[in-house]
Amino acid sequence: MQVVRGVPECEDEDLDPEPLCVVNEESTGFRSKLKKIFRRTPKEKVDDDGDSLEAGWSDRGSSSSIRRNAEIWKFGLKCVFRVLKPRSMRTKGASDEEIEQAQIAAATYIRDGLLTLGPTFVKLGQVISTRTDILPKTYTDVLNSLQDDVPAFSGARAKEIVSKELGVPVDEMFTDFSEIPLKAASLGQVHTAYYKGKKVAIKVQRAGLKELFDLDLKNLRKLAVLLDKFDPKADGADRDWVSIYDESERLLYLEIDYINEANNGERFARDFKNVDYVRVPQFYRDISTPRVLVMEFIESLKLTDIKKIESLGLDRNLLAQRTADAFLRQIVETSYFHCDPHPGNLCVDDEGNLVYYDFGMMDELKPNVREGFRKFCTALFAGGPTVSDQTLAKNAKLLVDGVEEAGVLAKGSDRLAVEKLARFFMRSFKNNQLGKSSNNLKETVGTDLQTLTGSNSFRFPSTFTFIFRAFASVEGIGKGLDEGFEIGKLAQPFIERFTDSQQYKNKAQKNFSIFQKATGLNLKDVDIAITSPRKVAYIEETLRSMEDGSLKIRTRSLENEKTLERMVLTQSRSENILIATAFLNVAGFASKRLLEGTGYAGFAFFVFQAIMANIQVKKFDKTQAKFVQKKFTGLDEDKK
Ligand SMILES: Nc1ncnc2c1ncn2[C@@H]1O[C@H](COP(=O)(O)OP(=O)(O)OP(=O)(O)O)[C@@H](O)[C@H]1O
Repeated sequence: MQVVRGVPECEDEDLDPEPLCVVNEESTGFRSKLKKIFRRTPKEKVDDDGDSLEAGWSDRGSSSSIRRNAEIWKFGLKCVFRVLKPRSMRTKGASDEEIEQAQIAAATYIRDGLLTLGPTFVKLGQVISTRTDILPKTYTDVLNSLQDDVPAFSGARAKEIVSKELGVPVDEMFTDFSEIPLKAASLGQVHTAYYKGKKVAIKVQRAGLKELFDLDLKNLRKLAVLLDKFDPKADGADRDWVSIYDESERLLYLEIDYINEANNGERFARDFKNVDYVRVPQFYRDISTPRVLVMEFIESLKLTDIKKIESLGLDRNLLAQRTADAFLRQIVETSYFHCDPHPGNLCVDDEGNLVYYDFGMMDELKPNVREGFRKFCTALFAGGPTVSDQTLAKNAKLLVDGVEEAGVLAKGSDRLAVEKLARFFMRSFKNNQLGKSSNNLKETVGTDLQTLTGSNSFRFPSTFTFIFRAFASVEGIGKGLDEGFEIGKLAQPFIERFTDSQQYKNKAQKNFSIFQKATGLNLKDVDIAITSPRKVAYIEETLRSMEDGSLKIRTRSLENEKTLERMVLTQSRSENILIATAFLNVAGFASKRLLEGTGYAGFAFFVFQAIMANIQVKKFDKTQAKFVQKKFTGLDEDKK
C-alpha cells in the first residue's frame, strides 16, 4: 500500500458529507471502482453530541440490513456459478488456457464484488488471498490486488472519531492533528499529531466497522454452513468451510481491536529488546482504545526506496542481512512473527535501523509445529552435504516425522511414497550445497509425486501460508537491496543453533577424536561394534513377527490402483444402465398409467446417472493418457 502524500483529490461534494479523497495517482478502472464503493459508505448525520459517529455501514435500519443480506447472498450465489464455469469447461474439453482465462475472469469478478461489498469483504479477501491451501493460485494472485490503496476519509471525520473515542475534543489532547492521513486502508487510516510535545502517529478506525462486521459475518457463516453441505471435506483433511470461516472471523475481529495490536507490538518489542537495530513504536495505552491507537511516531523510509537509501549512505548489504536476520529470528527463535512485513510495514530509519509497523496480524508457531520444524531442519542439515545413502534414508524418516508432527501430512497419507520423496528432496538439497546439479524432480519421483499431490497428501495449516507470505515479502525486499541475497545461506547459523544435531555432532566428533587418538581404534570397528547388537535385535524381532503372523508385507502398484479406480467407475456405469433397463421394462409392460410414468421417470434418472458415470470414465482416461504421455515423452501438456 502506498503512503498518501500531498493534497488528495476530492470531488462530488454534494454526494457525501465527506467527499472522497482518492489515494492512488494512477487512474484505472480499479480506482474508479474503489471510489464508487467507498462513496457508498452510509451517509453520516452528525449531531452535536457526536452520537452519530456510531452511524456507519451498519446503521441503516432494518430495511437496509435486509437489502444488505440480499446483496451478500446474490453475490455469493453468483460467485458459485462463476467458479463452477471453468470446472464445467474442463468436462467439455476446453483447453488449459481457456480454463485459466475463465478462472481469472471468475477471480476478477469475485475481487470486484468484494470491493463493492465494502470493508468486511475487502479484509476477508485479503485474509483469504494468503490461503494458497484453500484457493487455486489463479484466484490468490488476483485477490492479492485487494491489498491496494483505498480512498481516505477526511481529517475532520478522523478528529470526530478520536474525540468520541477518547471522550475529549481532539484539540484539547493533541496539537497539529494532520488533515491528510499518512495512509488510508480498508479498516482505518493513520494521522499525525503532537501529544505533550512529542510527535505521535494516530491510527483511526472507520466508523461502524464492528457493527458492519457483525452483520456481514452472520451472513458469511450461513454461507459457510451451506458450502459445507454441498462441498464436504473432500480430502479427508481436518478443515471445512465453517472452520475456515471461524478462523478468518477470529482474525478479522482481532484486526479491528487496536488494544490487541498494542499488546502484539509490545510482545514483539520484548522479543527484540536485545537487538539494537530493530525499532518498534511505543504505544500510548492510556489514550488508546480498540478503535484509536496512539503511538510514538518513527520517521522512516521504505526499504524499497533504493535511491534514498543510497543518498543517506546506508549499507545496502547490511540492510538485506538485517532484514533476513530479523525474519529468521522470529521464525526460528521466538516463534512469534509478523505476518505482513510488506515494504509499508517494514522500513528503515536514517541510521539503518529496521522499523516495524502494524502489529494487527501476528502469528505464533504452535509447539507441535515448532517441534516438527525442528525435526525437519535437524534431518535436513544433519551429516553435512556428503552424507551416506544409509544415513540419508534414516534422516528422511525423521524429516517425514517432522512434517507429520507439524500437521502438513494429511492423515492416512502414503508414508512410503512421502519418504521416497523426502530422500530425493534431501539428496537434491545436499547436491545443491555441493554445487552439483540435481535430477528433475518430476522425472525421478514422478509417479509418487503424482499420487501424493493427487491424493492431497500435503496441506498447509494457515501458519505456513503466513510464513510463506512473510518469506516472500522479506525475500523481495532483500533482493532489491542486494542482488546476491539468498535467505537460505543467511539462515545457516540460525538453523544450526535451532537444531541440536549440529551441536551434538560437533561435540561428539571432538570427544571421539580424543578417544580415537588415545586408543588407536579403527572407525569401522567402532561402527560394527555399535551397530551389531542393534542389527541382531532387528533381525530377531522381524523373525518373531513372521512366526506370530504379525508381519505385514506391503507392496503397492500404481497401475493396479489406477485399474481398480477405473473398474469402480465403469461398474457404476454398468449398474446404472442395468437399472435403467429394468425401469424401461416396467414402463413397457405396465398396464397402469402411474406405474408407466414411474417406469419412464426411473429410466430417465438412471440413464442420466449412467451418462454422468461415462463422463467420469472418459475424464479419468484422459487424465491417465496425459500422465502417461508426460512420463514417457517428457512433454507437458499442462503448461502452467
Ligand atoms: N508509529 C508510526 N510512525 C510513523 N509512521 C507510521 C506509524 N504507524 C504507522 N505508520 C505509517 O502508516 C502506515 C499504515 O500503518 P498500519 O499499517 O499500521 O495501518 P493499517 O490500517 O493497519 O494498514 P494495513 O491495511 O496495511 O494493515 C504504515 O505503513 C507506516 O507508513
